[in-house]
Amino acid sequence: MKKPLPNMRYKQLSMIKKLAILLLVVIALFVSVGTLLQTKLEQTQSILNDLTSNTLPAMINANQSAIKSNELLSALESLMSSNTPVERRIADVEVQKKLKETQEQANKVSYSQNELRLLNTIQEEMIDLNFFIDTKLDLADQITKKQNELSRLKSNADYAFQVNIGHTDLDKKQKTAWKIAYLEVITLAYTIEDTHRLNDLQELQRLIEQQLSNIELITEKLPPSLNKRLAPLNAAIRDLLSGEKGLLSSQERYIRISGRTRGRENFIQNLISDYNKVANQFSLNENQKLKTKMMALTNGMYTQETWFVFGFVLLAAMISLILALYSQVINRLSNLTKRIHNMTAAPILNQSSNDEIDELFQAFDQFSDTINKQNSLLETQSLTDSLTNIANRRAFDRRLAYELSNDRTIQADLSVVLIDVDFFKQYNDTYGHASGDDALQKIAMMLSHTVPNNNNLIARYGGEEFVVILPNKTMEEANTEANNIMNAIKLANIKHSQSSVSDRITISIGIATRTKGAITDTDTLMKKADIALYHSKAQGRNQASHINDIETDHS
Ligand SMILES: Nc1nc2c(ncn2[C@@H]2O[C@H](COP(=O)(O)OP(=O)(O)OP(=O)(O)O)[C@@H](O)[C@H]2O)c(=O)[nH]1
Repeated sequence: MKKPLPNMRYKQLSMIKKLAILLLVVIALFVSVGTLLQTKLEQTQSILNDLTSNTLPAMINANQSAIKSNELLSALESLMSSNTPVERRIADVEVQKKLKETQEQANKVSYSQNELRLLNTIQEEMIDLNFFIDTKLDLADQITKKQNELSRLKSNADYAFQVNIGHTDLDKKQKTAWKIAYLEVITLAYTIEDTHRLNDLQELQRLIEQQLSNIELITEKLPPSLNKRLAPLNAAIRDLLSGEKGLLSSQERYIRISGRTRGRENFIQNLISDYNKVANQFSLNENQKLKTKMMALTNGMYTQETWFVFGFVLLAAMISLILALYSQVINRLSNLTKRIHNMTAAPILNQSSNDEIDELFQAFDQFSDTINKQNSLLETQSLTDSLTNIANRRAFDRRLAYELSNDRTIQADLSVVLIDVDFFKQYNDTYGHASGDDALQKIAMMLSHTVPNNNNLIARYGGEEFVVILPNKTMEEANTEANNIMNAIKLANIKHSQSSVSDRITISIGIATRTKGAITDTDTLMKKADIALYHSKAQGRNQASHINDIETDHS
């Protein structure tokens, strides 16, 4: 059954829709993935820019700031441990230098005002600290000098003790007591320098005072000459030890200034430590920020990589899909092309997709069907005689050539029966050409009815001549068939008043047989049949002759 042609608009739309949807999906997916990748790249770029222009410099500056504050702390410790004014000055230059560097570095870091004020305070406090250290060193120098003075007084005392003044034992005893007391004072005085607590110093001062009074009491009891000699020594040691600018007073001031210096040092040290902590915290924060941004950057890179792989897989899938579609279209078109080339009516498996190609297939099927029918009709027409509607000369030639050349048919006898209407010219002349045609049609019909249909072929050989091919028929069988034909024409009883042999139409027949296994061609066989026919004519018409009989007679 003919398949109806599909609805054109619907089918075209289906194909266009398919392609359009595929194209739209491809474009949409690529735009999406592209935009996403672009966004991710921009984000990465932005993080990188931020890293290089902000985070990294901030982190470096914070680190540098922390380092500078550490250096400042070290320089302060050097200053604190300086023992001479020269050392103090050198250390101070270093502290000032580090302080300046720390301040410069601090300006590069986004510290709060507190931290900047902290540095200013340190600078101000440094002025006082330097003064305290200078004072302390100066006092230390004075104490050293007074210690030296003590040694000199001790020598003077030794010398005065040697002088031979005082003759009595009592005098000598008193003099010895004075020396012992004097030496004890000096011994006590030597411990002043090592006394660093005010309480201890006050205790020491009390002892020294006590001892000084004791010396003075001893001295008063000495003879005037001796008293006169030793009294200046007593005054000198009192002055050196407990005078307004004496050793005890210097040591006391030294202890006090040392305490203040230490306090100021600690204060400054704490300020710098505070600043140092802030700087270190800033540095840590900046490091943390860097770490976080690096993590974001790495994650961004991973995401980009994932999207890139996804995009690539998508691209491959899309290309595969397009290729599959393309190959399907090409295959189907290729099938159609083969079919057109072969012009075969055999159906080719068509994967129905209800699209334009399917439509093309169906159109081609109809076209092919029509062409095949027309060809079949033309073929039939080209092999049929239009007047008698039996096989024509062409069909006869083709069939006989086939029968004579076929390996199978060659294994049996084959006979041809050539038939010619007697005095047909006269028939035409008598009854008219149309009647002649009618007669020919009647003769053809009689032949068809007489000769069995199986394998035999009845054809119009030309004009008023007919021919019958009798495959598998021996000479005798052919002769029998010829007689049957003659009887049939006789029975047809077609009136022919001008025939010399009968008042009815008669026929003459020539028969030829190709015996089994013999090789012959159509011309040779038909020539023999023609000779036999001529023989029948010559012998008076209205008879059948077999070529073999004629040849036998002649021989
Ligand atoms: N009506 C008609 N006549 C035809 C047709 N074909 C051939 N003829 C006629 O057949 C006649 C054949 O005449 P001839 O060849 O002389 O043979 P004949 O008159 O039959 O005489 P013999 O064969 O000797 O008996 C011619 O007059 C042709 O015009 C046809 O298709 N229709």
